[in-house]
Amino acid sequence: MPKVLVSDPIEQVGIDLLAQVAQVDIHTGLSPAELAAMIPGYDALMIRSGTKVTQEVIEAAHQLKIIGRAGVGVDNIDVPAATRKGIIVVNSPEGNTIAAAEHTLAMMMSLARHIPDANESMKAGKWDRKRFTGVEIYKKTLGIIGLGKIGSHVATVARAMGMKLLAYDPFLSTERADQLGCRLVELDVLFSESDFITLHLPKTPETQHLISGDTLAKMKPTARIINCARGGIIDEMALVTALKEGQIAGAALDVFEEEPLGESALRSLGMEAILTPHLGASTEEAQANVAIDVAEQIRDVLLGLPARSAVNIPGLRPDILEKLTPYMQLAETLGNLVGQLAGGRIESLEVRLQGELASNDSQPIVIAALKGLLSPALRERVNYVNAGLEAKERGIRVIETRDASQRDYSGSLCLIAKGPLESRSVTGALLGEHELRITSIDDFPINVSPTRHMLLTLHRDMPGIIGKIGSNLGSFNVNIASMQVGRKMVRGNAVMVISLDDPLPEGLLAEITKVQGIRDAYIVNL
Ligand SMILES: NC(=O)c1ccc[n+]([C@@H]2O[C@H](COP(=O)([O-])OP(=O)(O)OC[C@H]3O[C@@H](n4cnc5c(N)ncnc54)[C@H](O)[C@@H]3O)[C@@H](O)[C@H]2O)c1
Ligand SMILES: O=C(O)[C@H](O)COP(=O)(O)O
Repeated sequence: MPKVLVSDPIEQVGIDLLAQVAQVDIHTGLSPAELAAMIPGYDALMIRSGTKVTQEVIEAAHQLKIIGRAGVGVDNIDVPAATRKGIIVVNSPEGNTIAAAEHTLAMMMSLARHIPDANESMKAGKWDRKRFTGVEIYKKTLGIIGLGKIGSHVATVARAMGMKLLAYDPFLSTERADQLGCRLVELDVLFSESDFITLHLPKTPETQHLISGDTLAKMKPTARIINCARGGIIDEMALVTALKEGQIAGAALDVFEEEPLGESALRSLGMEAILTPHLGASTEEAQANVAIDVAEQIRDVLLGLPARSAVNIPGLRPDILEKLTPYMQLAETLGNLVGQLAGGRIESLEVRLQGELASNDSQPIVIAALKGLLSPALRERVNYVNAGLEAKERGIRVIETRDASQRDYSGSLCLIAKGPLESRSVTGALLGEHELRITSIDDFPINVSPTRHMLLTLHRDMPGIIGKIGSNLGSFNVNIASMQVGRKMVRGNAVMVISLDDPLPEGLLAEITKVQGIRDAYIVNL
C-alpha cells in the first residue's frame, strides 16, 4: 500500500478518502530537517501553508510522487526543485475562494466600524460609544489589486454594498473588469483615489514590498489597507511607520512576512490595526472543500491517473482531460516509437495535430509526446512533470503545427523527430474512443496496433523477403502475433511491422539485417 504523510491539520474527510487507498500517517509541526528525515518512505505528502517543503526535503524524497497543497498558495513549496525531481505539485485553486473573500470583507467592515476593539472594550467592562465612531463603506472607493478569483468575489459583494470599484491587474482584460463593475487603473491612481485598498495577488519577486514607504505615501490619510493575500507584499516596518505617523488610517492583516508572527511592532499598534492569524481559508466549508479536492488528486495520482489541478504540469478541466487522455496515451506511444527509430541525438520534435485534434489544447499532448520520446533514454526518471524541462535541457526544439484539414481519422497525430543526419516520422490515430493505431511510419501507410515487442524493417518490396524474416524468427523460437507491410509502390521501398509475443533474442537483429533487400531493422519495445 502506498504511504501518505499529512504534515498540517487537514479535515478528516480528506484523510478518510486517502485511507481507502493508502496508509496515512499524520505528523504535524515538523521542521524542514525533521520532514527531510521522515520523507524518504513516503509516496505522497499533504500539507497546508504551515509545512515548508524546501529543496532539502525534496532531495531527501526518494519515492515521493506528489505534494498536495490543501489550499491555493504554493509559495511554501520549492516547486522548481519538485519539478526537476518529477514530483507533481497540486493545489485546490478554488476550494477556499469564498472563505478568503468573506474574510477580506469582514476585515474591511471591522476596520470601518472598529468591531474588534469595541468588543474588547465591552469585555473589559466598559460602555464606550464615542471612541468607536466609524465610517461607512457605502459610496466609498475600494481599490482591488489582483482581480482574480478572490478579488472578483470581493468586487461583486462590495459593488452590491454600494462601493465604487477601482482595480489594478496587469493580466486582466478591460472586458472582464467591466463585467465586475471595476475601472482598471494604474497603481498610482488606485493608491491616490481609494478609501480602502485590498490585495489579492500572489507574492512573487516583483510583488514583494509592492506596498512600501513610497507607495503608502501616495495614499489618502483616511485610507485603510487590507492584506488577506500573502505576507511580504506589504513592507511591515513601513506600514507600522505609516500608521503611527497617520499617513494612512488603518490596516487589517491576515498574512505576515514571517509566519507564525513573532515579536513584531505590529502587535503594539492600537485600533488602527487589526490582525488575524492567517484565517482566510479557515471555514468549515473551505477546509472540507480543499481537503476533498486535494485528497482526490493524491488518490488519483497514486492510482496512476492524472491530477486535475497540478501547478507544474498542464492542469485540465476533468471533462477536457477525459477527452484528451486517449490522445495523450497515443502521443506517448508515438513519441516512444519515433524516439527509438531516431536513435540517440534528436534536435527537434515536430508535433503535428491533425483533424479534430487541431482544435484542442496542445500542451498536454506535447508533454506526453516528449515523455514518450525521452523514455527510452531516461526510463522512469521522466514523467509528465519534468518531460518539458528534460527536453529543453537536452536542446530538443519543440515545434507545434496544426492541420485541421486532415480527415483520414477524426483526429490524428504526427510526430517528426529530426537528428543531425536524418528525420523519422510516425503518425497515429484512435480507432473508436480508445484504441491506438499506428497509421504511418516514415510516410509509409500501415494500420497497426502498438504492442510491447515489435520488429520494424525498412526494405525493398521483393518476393521472398517476408518468408526469410519469418524463418529467421522461427529458428530463434520467436512467435509472430501479427505482421503488416506498408508500401507506396510495388517493388519499391517498404516498411514491415511485426508484432512479437516475446522480446527479440540478442543476435537476431544482426541476422535479419543480413537478409538481402533489408535496408534497416529496429527492435521497438513499448
Ligand atoms: N489568507 C488566506 O488564507 C488566503 C486564502 C486563499 C488565497 N490566498 C491568497 O490570495 C491571493 C489571491 O488568490 P486567488 O485565488 O484570487 O488567485 P488568482 O490567481 O485567482 O488571482 C490572482 C490575480 O492576481 C493578478 N496578479 C498577478 N500579478 C499581479 C501584479 N503584479 N499586480 C496585480 N495583479 C497581479 C493575476 O492576474 C490574477 O488575476 C494569493 O496570493 C493566494 O495565495 C490567501
Ligand atoms: O493559500 C491559501 O490557500 C491560503 O493562504 C490558506 O492557507 P491555509 O490553508 O494554510 O490556511
